Amino acid sequence: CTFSISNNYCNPRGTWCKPGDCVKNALMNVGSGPIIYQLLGPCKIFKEITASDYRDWNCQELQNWLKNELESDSGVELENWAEKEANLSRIIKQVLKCDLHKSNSLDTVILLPTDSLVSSLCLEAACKDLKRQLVLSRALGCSFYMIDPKRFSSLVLREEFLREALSATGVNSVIVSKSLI
Ligand SMILES: C[S@@+](CC[C@H](N)C(=O)[O-])C[C@H]1O[C@@H](n2cnc3c(N)ncnc32)[C@H](O)[C@@H]1O
Repeated sequence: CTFSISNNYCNPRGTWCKPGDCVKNALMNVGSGPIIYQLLGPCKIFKEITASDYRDWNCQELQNWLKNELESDSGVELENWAEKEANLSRIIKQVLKCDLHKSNSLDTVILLPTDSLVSSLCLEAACKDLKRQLVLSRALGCSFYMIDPKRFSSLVLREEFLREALSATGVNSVIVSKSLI
């Protein structure tokens, strides 16, 4: 998710940027789905998060959640979980349509490069083969996942492949947990 910047341009927040600029303390989440659990941890660290997904419905669900969350943030004392949600909703700056199969995944939207990218169960859902991938995954060995009652395919990934692919691209750390399936 890096975007080449050849000219000065105005980013979605309306500020002018130039080649080489980078958003500090920012995180891009690809394939967010209609859910937020994968962002509850990062929101303690990052100042802004961009969520994105291929499906319009998922983007809309996140937009709806953001809207409700912001409206309900009225200063009333919140339970711990609700506080986390409210905090996250302030840090998610935008929800964008994203198709990782496209060379410019965000279509006409141009984003500055961010510090971090999170793919939680997304790349293996989007890809049908191992060509041209940088994979960050926690679904080792999974060939499918279930959203009751429907079954979706998942590309089978092995730890050795992941380590080689990441080291070849210069990534020096990765957290891998074994699949429970
Ligand atoms: C298994 S869900 C993971 C959702 C969430 N990130 C999580 O950790 O539970 C896979 C997500 O990837 C998205 N996705 C599939 N193909 C995609 C593509 N080509 N570009 C972007 N997102 C895609 C799906 O719409 C779905 O929301």
